Amino acid sequence: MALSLSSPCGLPFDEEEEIAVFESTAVEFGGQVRPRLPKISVISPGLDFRPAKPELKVAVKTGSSDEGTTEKVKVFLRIRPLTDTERERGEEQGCVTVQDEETLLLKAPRESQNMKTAEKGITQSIHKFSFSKIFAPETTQQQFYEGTMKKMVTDVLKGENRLLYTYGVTNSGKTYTIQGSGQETGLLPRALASLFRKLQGRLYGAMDLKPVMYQDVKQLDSSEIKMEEMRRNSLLKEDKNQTSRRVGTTSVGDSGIGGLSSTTNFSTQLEDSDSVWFEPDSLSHSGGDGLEEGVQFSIWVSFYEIYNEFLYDLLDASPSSQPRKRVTLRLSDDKQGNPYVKDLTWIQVGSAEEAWRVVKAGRRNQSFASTHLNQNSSRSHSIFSIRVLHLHPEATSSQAMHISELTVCDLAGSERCKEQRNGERMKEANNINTSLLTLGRCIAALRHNQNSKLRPPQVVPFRDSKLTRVLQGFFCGRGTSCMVVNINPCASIYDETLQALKFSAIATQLVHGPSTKTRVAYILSLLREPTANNESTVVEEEEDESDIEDGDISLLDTQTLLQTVDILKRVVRRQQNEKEVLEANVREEVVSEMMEVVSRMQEDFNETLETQMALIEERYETKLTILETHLKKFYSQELKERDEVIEALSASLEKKQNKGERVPLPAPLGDSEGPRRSQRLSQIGVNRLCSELDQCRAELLTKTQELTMQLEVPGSDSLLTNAVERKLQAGQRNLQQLRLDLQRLGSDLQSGERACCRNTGGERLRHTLTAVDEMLIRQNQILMELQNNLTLVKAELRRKVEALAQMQASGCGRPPPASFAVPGTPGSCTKRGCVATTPSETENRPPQKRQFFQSLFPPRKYNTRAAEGNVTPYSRILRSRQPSPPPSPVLTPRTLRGKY
Ligand SMILES: Nc1ncnc2c1ncn2[C@@H]1O[C@H](COP(=O)(O)OP(=O)(O)OP(=O)(O)O)[C@@H](O)[C@H]1O
Repeated sequence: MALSLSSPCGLPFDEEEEIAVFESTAVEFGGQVRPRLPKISVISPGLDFRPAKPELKVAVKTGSSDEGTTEKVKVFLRIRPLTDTERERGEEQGCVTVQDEETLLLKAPRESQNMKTAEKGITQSIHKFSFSKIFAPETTQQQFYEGTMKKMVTDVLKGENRLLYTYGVTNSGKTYTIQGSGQETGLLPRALASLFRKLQGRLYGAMDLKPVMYQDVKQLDSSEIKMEEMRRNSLLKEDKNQTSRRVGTTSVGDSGIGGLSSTTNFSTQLEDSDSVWFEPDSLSHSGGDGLEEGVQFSIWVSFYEIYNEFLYDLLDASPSSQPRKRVTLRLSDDKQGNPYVKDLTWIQVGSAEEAWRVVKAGRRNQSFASTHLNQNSSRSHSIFSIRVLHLHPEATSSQAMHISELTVCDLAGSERCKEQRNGERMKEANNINTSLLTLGRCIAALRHNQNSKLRPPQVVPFRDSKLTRVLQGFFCGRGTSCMVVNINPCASIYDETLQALKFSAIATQLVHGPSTKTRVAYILSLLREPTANNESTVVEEEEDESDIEDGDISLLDTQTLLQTVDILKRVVRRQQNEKEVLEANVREEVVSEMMEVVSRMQEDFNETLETQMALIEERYETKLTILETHLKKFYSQELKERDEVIEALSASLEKKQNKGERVPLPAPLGDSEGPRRSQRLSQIGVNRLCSELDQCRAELLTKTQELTMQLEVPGSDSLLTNAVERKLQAGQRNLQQLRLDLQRLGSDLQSGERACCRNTGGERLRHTLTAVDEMLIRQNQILMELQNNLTLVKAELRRKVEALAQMQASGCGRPPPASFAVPGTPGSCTKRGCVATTPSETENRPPQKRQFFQSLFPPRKYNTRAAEGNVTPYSRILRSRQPSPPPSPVLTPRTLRGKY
């Protein structure tokens, strides 16, 4: 995985919040730049700095010179000179320019990524950075020491805690700056020399007081003292042996993790510095300056590294020469929550030389490797600490001591992971970059909290990496820190250098964190609160408030501290209660709002449902209306057709009555493509009905003729009557059959209609079919009427027979009246020798006789009173369509009966 140098804010540098103030443009390296983007970005410690509230910006008192001032974190820049090889390679492209002591100008070389993005108008190609002080390539080690660390040593001897750490791209000169090379001794040996020079004659010789944990002191017994002496001697002896065996040899030791090789090359260089670090010019300060009278000092040193997020003790001297797996150290917190490295080796040193030998012994255990940029690259963060025990002459116990600390941290160089060919180097680079990223995030969060008190403070992620955890105290008021940024002016690593400078730009805007003294002020403010009990005035009574506020927390007595603890507990409880109430209120509000939303949703849903239902109802109403209209149309058409059929039937019947011929029924009406099934069925039924009617009528006519003939033959009355009776019975049976057929026809029609309307119809269709069935039933009734008429005919015939019998009995031998001949069948009488009747004769006959036969098949039977009594839709339609009845009185069976 390729990791670029990380932004301290956790964002790519180009995307993070710009803290720079943009100035005028420069042309020569610009390329295509967006007009709204200036080409120079200026990053300065003071330009965008908004001071925090005065009461929170606690002055860090670092001796008399710092008293009462707010001190910014010092960030120094050191530019290393280019080597001859680098010059030959063309690395010198003038991309790093020192404008003045505090201002640096970076110009992107043509091949750099920055120039490419600048050409696209995304970033600037020229960047300006400001630092506390810039040290040019020609700066000597002595000048650099005096400009940076010299004062720190003095501060530490006065009881302050100080941290100096170097940051930069690999091969930028960090280790060179701290430890030096050859004759050029670095900051650390110079600081050690200076320290011991100052403490000449003030050193505490015994080894019975040892620093432990965060900043505690342990009183050692004699056995422990012996152990400590043995450990120190073995370490120094080992260093001596190594020194005698050295000169160019390379020893390989197991790092305990990846079999990382440790070289002694650098130690070899350090050996060379033994003779020079006591040079008179490097010891410009005489001992004893500003030190408290009578105080003795005990100096202890520790050396450990953070490699791949594991802590290793570099002073854990192995008794055997065999490579062995290194033991990792654990980080712990003391009772106050201050982090410290558990079981770390602390060695008491009595001189600068001893201390230096300890450094060299530790260096032999450190993780180095050859990378493509640096043949002897530090692959870990190394932390060298000097603890100074200030022993007051009157002190009888360790409680009365004071401890100060000087820590020098040589951070591993940041670099692009993708450059690493080796998997182990890649892993190292990842871890290095991750811890540096965390350091950057911590610095950014500290800056945020210092600069913007109105915004909610951010949590400083000290616990996210081992490096930030061990350095946490220096950022939180237990001391002050100082950053040295090393850069390499080579054009090929311009992009990495730019990122490192942006990283440091954040640090330049930091002020030192509030010291522990503000805690005292806070505690006193708590005790002054009205909620505190009456004992809160104790502190004010006992001591002057301002004196205590400026003092250390240890100045407060146990009673006061316990009281403070009680107050703080109450505060915590109160805040918890407030939070719970707040949470309950929030929950209630959320629930009520949710309920409102739910009820509103329900209402909306109901409304939508009703609208939908109304719409659906309306749609179906419309459909039903359309269907009804269609059905009405359809059935009115159907009725019309039937009416026409019935009319045709009636006409044919009338014709038949008039002529005695069978007239073919009119063709069924329908569309050209053929009638529907229901139409066909009804048509067939009607045809059958008509044919049966015709048949019936024909039979009636035949029987009438026979009857007439029999009437003409005397003595055949009973025979005639019987024959008529039989024929009438046969006609009755036929009618019965006809009725059954009609019923069958009705059921056929019903089933046919159902089949037709299953998919299209509804209840209305069925109703309509029922209506049609009713109509058929009515037709059936009409047929029943016909049957009744036949019954009447039978009765009339009986009477007629009786009348004939009476006539015969009375001796009247007249031929039977012509009115007995069926109209339209003249041939029948001729055949039997009857006198042929002519139309004129027929007309001359009494109208009564002629009307009797007409009453059998009345051409306008619906005009009869009987028909009026049983009014059907058909009869009404027929009546309305037929011409007005003649004015002559309508004959009914009753009238007939009356007549005859
Ligand atoms: N100011 C300087 N003057 C002369 N030479 C220097 C200077 N700074 C660095 N060098 C040389 O540059 C090389 C790399 O330096 P150094 O090993 O200190 O880099 P580094 O930043 O510690 O690298 P890494 O992070 O990989 O450990 C060394 O050979 C060193 O001697």
